Amino acid sequence: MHTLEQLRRGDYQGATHLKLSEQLSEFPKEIYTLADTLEVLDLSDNQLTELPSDFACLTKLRIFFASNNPFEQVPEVLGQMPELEMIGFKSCQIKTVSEHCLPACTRWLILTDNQIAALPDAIGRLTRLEKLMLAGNAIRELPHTFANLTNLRLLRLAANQLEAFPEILLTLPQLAWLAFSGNPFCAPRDEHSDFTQVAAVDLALHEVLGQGASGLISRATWTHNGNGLADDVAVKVYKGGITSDGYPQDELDACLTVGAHENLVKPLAHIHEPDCAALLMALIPADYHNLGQPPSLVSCTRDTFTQGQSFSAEQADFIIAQMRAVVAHLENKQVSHGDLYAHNVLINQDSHILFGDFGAASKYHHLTPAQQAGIRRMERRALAYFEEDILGLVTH
Ligand SMILES: Nc1ncnc2c1ncn2[C@@H]1O[C@H](COP(=O)(O)OP(=O)(O)OP(=O)(O)O)[C@@H](O)[C@H]1O
Repeated sequence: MHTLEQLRRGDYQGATHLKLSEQLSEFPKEIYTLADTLEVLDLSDNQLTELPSDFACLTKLRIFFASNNPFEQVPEVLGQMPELEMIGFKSCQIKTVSEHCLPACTRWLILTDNQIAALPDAIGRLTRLEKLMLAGNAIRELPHTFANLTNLRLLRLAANQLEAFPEILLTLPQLAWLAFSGNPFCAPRDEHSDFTQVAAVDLALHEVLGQGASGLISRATWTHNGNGLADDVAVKVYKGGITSDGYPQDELDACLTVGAHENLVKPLAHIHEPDCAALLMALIPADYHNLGQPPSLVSCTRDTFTQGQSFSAEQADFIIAQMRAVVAHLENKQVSHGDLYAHNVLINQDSHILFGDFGAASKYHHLTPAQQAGIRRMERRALAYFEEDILGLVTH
């Protein structure tokens, strides 16, 4: 983290990255002293509502983050930025995205958790757009120009106000990761009353095992084990609110709809109480580790892998066969995962995999056969990317 005081003193001359968070309510023009070099500017967690009209003098800027600021519109001046390809306005108060505020080279756009009801037709000009994060808005329909987004690969539309499944998405040739739960056109959440339910008071929570965007996972034992479940279990207690993939309750619904499979963490029971929604799972043994790493700012929608990571051809085939089996299981349950990536896969010494993170999952049993087929095609594209990644790690 940098400070405005040091910026004023000239300490950052020649810097390519700058991150300031000091409750700023006005854009500090001292940033322009870095105009010759600045490529990444992070002004998240301030009190900004606008950018100055000469902001475009930051001609080298590639990445701009402004999350958690009370902006009510995406600043118009961004549309004039020649190099800007990644823009983030998560959890602001944006209502308006104007026709001219998005620069032509935008590749990655984050507008999660705002109040946007409509997107501009001009979004269709963004032919480089690859990743579009729109969960947690009030979007009622997509503009017809979406058909021009031929590079779009990852789209988050969960927790919006869409009245119908946007058929236009079925025409996008690259779209592989889609989340759309939590919209008016979606089927109501299932209560899963036939799946084992337990009471929160019957469990004692112990150490935290991990934290996902949607909830906290702890080890738990029983004060009263009425169902004869394992002594030690993992419990994911879901948060309220919204994640960049959608509502945590939709994740729980999807997990229980999908049920058990040998390449998924085994769901054991759920807690369904007014002030507690939680999933009880089998504990993941300690010898499992992540198969992939999330995309980088450069790779955008493709996973990254640790240096030196490799597999034999047999191991790769086994990994791929397991993932194909899980995808078939998901298709059978009419749930799309929406985030089929190696970074959501755990693997052990025997190359056994566990596929996780249902945050972007969407149920589609209520959609038309053509829509269902289109959604399956998308997930199969993600599977093809996954296979390409794994085969790329094979050493001969
Ligand atoms: N059943 C389990 N047994 C042991 N540890 C677990 C279990 N489930 C989750 N964890 C731990 O909690 C972490 C977070 O899990 P979770 O599935 O919520 O997050 P994620 O889906 O990986 O993250 P995000 O939703 O932010 O992408 C995991 O990386 C793992 O370390």
